[in-house]
Amino acid sequence: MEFPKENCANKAENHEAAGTTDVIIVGAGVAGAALAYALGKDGRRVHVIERDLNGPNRFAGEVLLPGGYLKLIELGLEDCVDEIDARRLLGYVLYKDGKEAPVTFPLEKFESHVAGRTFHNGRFVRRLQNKAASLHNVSLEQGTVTSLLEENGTVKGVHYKDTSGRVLTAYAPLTVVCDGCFSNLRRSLCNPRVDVPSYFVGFALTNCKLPLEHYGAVILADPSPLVLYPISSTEIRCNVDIPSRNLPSVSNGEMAHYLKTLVAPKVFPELYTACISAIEKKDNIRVMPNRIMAAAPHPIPGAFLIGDALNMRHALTGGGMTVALSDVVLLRDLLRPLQNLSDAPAVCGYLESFYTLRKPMSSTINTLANVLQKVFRASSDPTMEDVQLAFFGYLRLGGVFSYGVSAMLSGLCPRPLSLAFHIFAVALYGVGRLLLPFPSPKRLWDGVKLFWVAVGIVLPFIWSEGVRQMFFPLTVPACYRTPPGHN
Ligand SMILES: Cc1cc2nc3c(=O)[nH]c(=O)nc-3n(C[C@H](O)[C@H](O)[C@H](O)COP(=O)(O)OP(=O)(O)OC[C@H]3O[C@@H](n4cnc5c(N)ncnc54)[C@H](O)[C@@H]3O)c2cc1C
Repeated sequence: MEFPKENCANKAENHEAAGTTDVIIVGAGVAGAALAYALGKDGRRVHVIERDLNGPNRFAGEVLLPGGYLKLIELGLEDCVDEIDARRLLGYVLYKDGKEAPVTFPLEKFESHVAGRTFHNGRFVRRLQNKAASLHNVSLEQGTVTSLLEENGTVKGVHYKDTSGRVLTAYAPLTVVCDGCFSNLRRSLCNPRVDVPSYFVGFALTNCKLPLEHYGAVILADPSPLVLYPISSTEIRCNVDIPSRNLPSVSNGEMAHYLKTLVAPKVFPELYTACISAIEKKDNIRVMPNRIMAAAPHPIPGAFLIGDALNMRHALTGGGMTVALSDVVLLRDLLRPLQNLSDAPAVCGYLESFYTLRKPMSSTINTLANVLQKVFRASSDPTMEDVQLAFFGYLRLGGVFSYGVSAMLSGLCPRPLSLAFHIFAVALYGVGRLLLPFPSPKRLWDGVKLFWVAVGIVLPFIWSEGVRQMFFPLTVPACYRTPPGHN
């Protein structure tokens, strides 16, 4: 895929002078490329600086939830999932000890093309970048941003190195940093408290099929839960979630041994051979940390942070791109009434509402992902096993129970109150399950322990999201800020 030439590096020279760019975007991944297109469409002059325009070759960001697809539609980017051999995703089936719990995305109310999508991340990102670069007022340049240019407490632009190693400076009244999970620039714009509870170990299986077409599979296996989904018409991704402290080494072969002996036997029997071949294939095993970082911004006039640079959640539920695209829609909408971005302190104050307005989507997806990674992890603690069984049994009840969970999981119901309700209901269901058919003092005690453990899992994540912003956003004064110049 080629970018239109006039929109690439050769246009960069023009942007080195102040006053020719409205917005600099650092990073053209999912958030950066989508934002460039959205702002370009609104008539802004956008300069995107991306470290590597060859397209990412990684296994992160292969599942786009239906809620994320709806955001693509809002941005006019839905065709970016076309022509990349993407697969439709209608839900997941959870498997545990030979039993199944289907989780179907609630898509009845939508047109037939609305569904989740699975694909190669690199192909999707290239499509997004291509769309952005097709706009005459968006220039996409390959370069590495080394620092923000700050003068008197206001960010005026960035310093970056182009492909020939020249150090350049670009100026704009607003710089949006979207440099992803390994962000170097976030330090001055937020309080990055990163936790790495586990790693995803991924490999691609070929020439095989999952039991149910259009459904991913989550196998609650011991020692590691597995997530499988198609990434093209011929490949299935298998991701294994391994706690950080137990991560075997890839280089000395320990990982391949771990996968062959402990993981492959837990995959469906019909996929076993494909799984072993995939593990043995050279360079097919990839490892990435699952990072959790709550959004804790400290805004500086002239700069803004979105995407993984601002906020990360466990990858188990595949919600990162949905949150990023939702943030892009929100930021575009907030910026729309502003003709001029030059009053950086006023714009910065106004944009503070972003951090609360994003909470319905971000906190629902984040909390669910972070809680589920704990619940799905195999444990020798019987209470944790009871929590897992409670969640699995709750989904198997079907009806409003699994519907509610899948609505949140899919990004179609961004409601923290609904999340709190279902978490509470799972805990009650779990206690009820333990007490039946006849409560005994031991069963009662087990029920209390289950409730206590469930609360202990959930509360820290809700706390880190911010109780007030999550459940009482209307009490946050920043939500009522009007755009500068509008009374
Ligand atoms: C193992 C794993 C699996 C995941 N699976 C899923 C999934 O299935 N579904 C899902 O929705 N989410 C998933 N995620 C999360 C998802 O990948 C991210 O939420 C999403 O990519 C965030 O988009 P972003 O634009 O913020 O970052 P990225 O897409 O990572 O983009 C950042 C961009 O910035 C560029 N960049 C970095 N530094 C600089 C610099 N100094 N100068 C210029 N450019 C720079 C990079 O080259 C990159 O192109 C997963 C994450 C992990 C770790």
